Amino acid sequence: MSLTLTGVTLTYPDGGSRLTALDQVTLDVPRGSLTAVVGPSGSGKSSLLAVAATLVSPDAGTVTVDGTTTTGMTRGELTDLRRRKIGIVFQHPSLLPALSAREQLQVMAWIDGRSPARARARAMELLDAVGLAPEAERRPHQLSGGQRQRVNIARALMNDPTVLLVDEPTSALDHERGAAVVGLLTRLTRLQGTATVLVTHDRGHLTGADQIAEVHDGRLRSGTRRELRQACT
Ligand SMILES: Nc1ncnc2c1ncn2[C@@H]1O[C@H](COP(=O)(O)OP(=O)(O)OP(=O)(O)O)[C@@H](O)[C@H]1O
Repeated sequence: MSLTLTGVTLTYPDGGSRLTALDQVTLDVPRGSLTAVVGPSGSGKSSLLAVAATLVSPDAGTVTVDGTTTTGMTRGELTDLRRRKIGIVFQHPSLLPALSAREQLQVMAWIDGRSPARARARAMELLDAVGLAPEAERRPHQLSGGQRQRVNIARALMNDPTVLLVDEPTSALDHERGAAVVGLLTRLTRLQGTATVLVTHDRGHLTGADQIAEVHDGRLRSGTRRELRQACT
């Protein structure tokens, strides 16, 4: 297993009491597989992603990333773990306007202290993997919304993460472009061997998922598509 949440409970302050956003959530995401997280607005999907990303510490339960349990780690250790092991794709691509697609990726390696030549080669390899090699020298305003999201995904893979966390990558795209981005994520998951978690509102995007996790009021029900269909009938 590459990403494991065990009995994770997360609460937020809510007036004088606490609101339970995640309630005893247990989830295993093996490498090379994609888990889609679905559920109504406010059910806890973003909270689940934030805990998996080690950006928020749970009140109870454990998060294990590539064999390392994060409980008790200092902020510095968590930052280091995130840099080495976790790729995060946010809903809206936050690309730097002045940089080309290639440079957006290389910045990640520069932060990590990698050699410029290796970083450039890896950036081109990933842009090729997301079908954007011909657009490598274009800046964000010269790319379509779907292309920008693909740069965003390629950038998250620059540090060869074992865990890839993706939050609603298709919300700004029409169904067809959204489906293309999800198809790409599925392929990259297999190719790069990442343990991928994809939060999505669009149930039409679930076809490539190995596992579907349904969140309702902070509780999780997970299974394969067939298991969930049977449980719902
Ligand atoms: N920082 C916070 N402080 C207090 N309550 C919060 C905070 N973040 C989220 N919540 C609450 O926790 C619950 C789960 O929120 P979360 O954002 O995880 O849901 P979601 O499924 O991602 O929703 P959406 O699909 O609308 O993005 C909601 O009731 C929300 O109001």
